[in-house]
Amino acid sequence: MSLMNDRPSTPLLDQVVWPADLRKLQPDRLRQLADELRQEVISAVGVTGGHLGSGLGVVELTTAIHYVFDTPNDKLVWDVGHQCYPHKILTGRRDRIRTLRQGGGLSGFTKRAESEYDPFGAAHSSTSISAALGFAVANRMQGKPGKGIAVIGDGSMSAGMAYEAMNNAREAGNRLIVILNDNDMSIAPPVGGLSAYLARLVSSREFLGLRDLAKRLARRLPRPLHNAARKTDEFARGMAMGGTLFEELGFYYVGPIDGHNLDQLIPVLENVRDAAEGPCLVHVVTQKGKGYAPAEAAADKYHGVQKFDVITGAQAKAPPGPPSYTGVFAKALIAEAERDPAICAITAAMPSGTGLDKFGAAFPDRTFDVGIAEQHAVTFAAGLAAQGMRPFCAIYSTFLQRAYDQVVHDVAIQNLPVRFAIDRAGLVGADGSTHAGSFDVTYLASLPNFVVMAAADEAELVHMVHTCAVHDDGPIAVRYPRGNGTGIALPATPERLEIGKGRIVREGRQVAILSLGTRLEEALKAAETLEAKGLSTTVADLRFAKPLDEALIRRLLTTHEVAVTIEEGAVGGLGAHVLTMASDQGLIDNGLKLRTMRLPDIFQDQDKPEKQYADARLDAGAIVDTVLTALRHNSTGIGTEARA
Ligand SMILES: Cc1ncc(C[n+]2csc(CCOP(=O)(O)OP(=O)(O)O)c2C)c(N)n1
Ligand SMILES: CC(=O)[C@@H](O)[C@H](O)COP(=O)(O)O
Ligand SMILES: [Mg+2]
Repeated sequence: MSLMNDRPSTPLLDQVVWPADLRKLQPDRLRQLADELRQEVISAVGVTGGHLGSGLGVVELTTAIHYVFDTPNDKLVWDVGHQCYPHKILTGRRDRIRTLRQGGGLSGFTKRAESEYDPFGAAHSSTSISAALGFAVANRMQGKPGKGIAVIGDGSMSAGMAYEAMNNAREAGNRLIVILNDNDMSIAPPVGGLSAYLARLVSSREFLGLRDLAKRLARRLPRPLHNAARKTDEFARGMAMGGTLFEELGFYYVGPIDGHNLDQLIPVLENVRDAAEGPCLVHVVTQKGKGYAPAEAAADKYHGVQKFDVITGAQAKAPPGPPSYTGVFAKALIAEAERDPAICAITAAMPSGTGLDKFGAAFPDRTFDVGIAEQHAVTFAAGLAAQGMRPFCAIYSTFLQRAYDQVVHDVAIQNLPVRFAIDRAGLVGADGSTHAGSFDVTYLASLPNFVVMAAADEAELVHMVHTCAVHDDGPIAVRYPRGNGTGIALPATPERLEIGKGRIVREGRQVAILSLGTRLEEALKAAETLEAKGLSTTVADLRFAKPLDEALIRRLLTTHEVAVTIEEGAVGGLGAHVLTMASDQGLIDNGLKLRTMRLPDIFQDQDKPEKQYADARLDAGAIVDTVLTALRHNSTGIGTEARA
């Protein structure tokens, strides 16, 4: 079978478009089908890049679920959804699987709009049990058959929302089935007490004989499950410990069982499906990256990969370029921590993504990976700050959304000096709308006491990390984008920026572009074009979305004919604050042409950043158009519009 990135030959998989086709197969054919499915996933992701390790780990589980349950009537909800590629191939989307994460192609996560087999969208973790519970209870209330099935990983079980849902699960009785996919991995190795508990469940003290096990089961599980017990050796292993935590929450705990062994998965899932009582939690043990040697051998199990050669596993390398913003942040924070023992750092299960893996290597005792628990991360940081530490909470813009009340209630109202390092701010490309960092300026700059900065380039980021480090007067945030910097030289010595002060990068007279963050590069390109059209253009890097540099903004708005704000953020950010200030101070009473440029009020699909920027109309061309349109705009006032 050729694997050179073309479609491998898959005689059985070719017969399966939908789960109904799968269910026509004899059980003893499922092994071959799973093997072919795994090869198809490897082949497809070799072409598209994306999330590989987690999908490889659930090939058998996906096959078994669609074989046993009546999907789409039984609602299957994948947690995070990054492991959904095998699921998409088995649910009518194999023909498009090589369009994954590309504009107009398949989403890299589950998506309601894409298929009835995706009853619930995902991408942010730990939502699946709540959603599956919703489906289950709705079916019960409507007298309909149909289960809610949540497949949630061990990493995703570290978020509080999973326990909120399990606490409520009795509502659904036997209509709710939770499948815990335990591969002993998050993106990094999992952390915390839960991970230790699951490890104990899996590596039980002694291997009970099935006979003893069967007796134990008789006391614990609904009748139909007894048969499964006799069929699966792995039951014995788990029952030695019992899933006490889950049982105390009202679940029938079943497992742990081998999540790659279809001969065990099928009977257990059939019995759980037919159990008279519930809810049930089935604990399956899998291997992230299973069945692909380069993934199995990798420390991250090929969690997220670029396109790769499926024969060697070698990933496509981006051409060498400037350092990433993440790397510059980590290096700058290490320098701050060398100067100040109060500096510490917190990540919510994203050490490599935030660069805190590097910080942790330098300062292991001052680095905290709290698991997928952003709400806890923020309030933990607030506690650290209240007791005199200088915590940096490094959380992607999109994931910080999950901790908004903690930001308001525990940090802003108490005016605690938590530093927020907001990575992936702005558009992120292929992860699409669920991961775009569109809203952090909108949701932070509206909070009293907050200082909100945006780095225009990596040199500015170094200054802003230092400014955060030494700022003890309350909460402060610096946002910066995914990807590489501009290549500008990094400062040998970081400067402490004056809070609320922007800077003029280019002096002109007629047009003023007020830029926030990395759109500065496009603003300067636009200024060149405008200058060539005879329009003298000023470019300011405001640096702060809060507090605004009111003196600078007032000077620009009262001395230029057209002013344009630009930011890589949603409505309600910098532009809104400048408009509010201008309105409050009567700066728009005298015919000033003031326009704001921001992300469009839509959720953008997966795509490449450059296309997303063009679609968002946030590039130099769009700035020029906005200025010229404003200048052409008839300034005779409302009466004209009325007569037009
Ligand atoms: C709220 C939230 N925080 C962080 C992430 C980033 N993230 C994506 S997958 C993942 C690890 C998930 O681990 P697990 O649930 O065990 O799934 P596995 O990858 O092991 O299959 C993380 C931290 C996320 N998707 N959502
Ligand atoms: C599935 C998930 O949420 C993460 O894997 C995310 O895709 C990482 O994003 P970056 O690739 O920007 O680190
Ligand atoms: Mg896991």
